[in-house]
Amino acid sequence: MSQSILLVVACVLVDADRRVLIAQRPPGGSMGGLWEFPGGKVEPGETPEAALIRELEEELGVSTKTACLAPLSFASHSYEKFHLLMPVYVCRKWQGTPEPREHTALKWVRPQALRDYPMPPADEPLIAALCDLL
Ligand SMILES: Nc1nc2c([nH]c(=O)n2[C@H]2C[C@H](O)[C@@H](COP(=O)(O)OP(=O)(O)OP(=O)(O)O)O2)c(=O)[nH]1
Repeated sequence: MSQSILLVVACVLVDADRRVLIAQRPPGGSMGGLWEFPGGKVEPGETPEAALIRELEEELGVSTKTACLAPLSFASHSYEKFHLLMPVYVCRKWQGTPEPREHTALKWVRPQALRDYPMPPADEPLIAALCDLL
């Protein structure tokens, strides 16, 4: 069966203590309650970087720029309704303090502690890459 590819971009914000920011999806919706990296769908005509900068502003109220986004890895995972292709960036420099504008909660965690938080299945292979990097 053919599946359409959904392009979603995500960001790992890393603080001075090498902790990473995760955000809890609201209950009830798809993957409700799971912890994810901030980000969202790339809109038609948008670059991944522009989409990420927009999403970080909308979701967290922080601003950053393309030069502060470093490619880390990507996720490629078949869900029932679509195939997710998700470039993942690392960002260490931004302005503002993240606040949960669209999520239930935010949490700064050490990469090794990510395994204690239920994440979407697409994200699981990313944890090892983060533990290696940080
Ligand atoms: N932002 C983000 N999305 C992720 C991650 N892992 C993962 O599987 N996803 C999936 C969840 C969603 O299906 C999709 C992101 O779409 P979205 O957040 O813009 O949209 P949504 O499903 O919450 O809501 P909707 O606008 O489709 O109603 O990517 C992740 O780490 N971060």
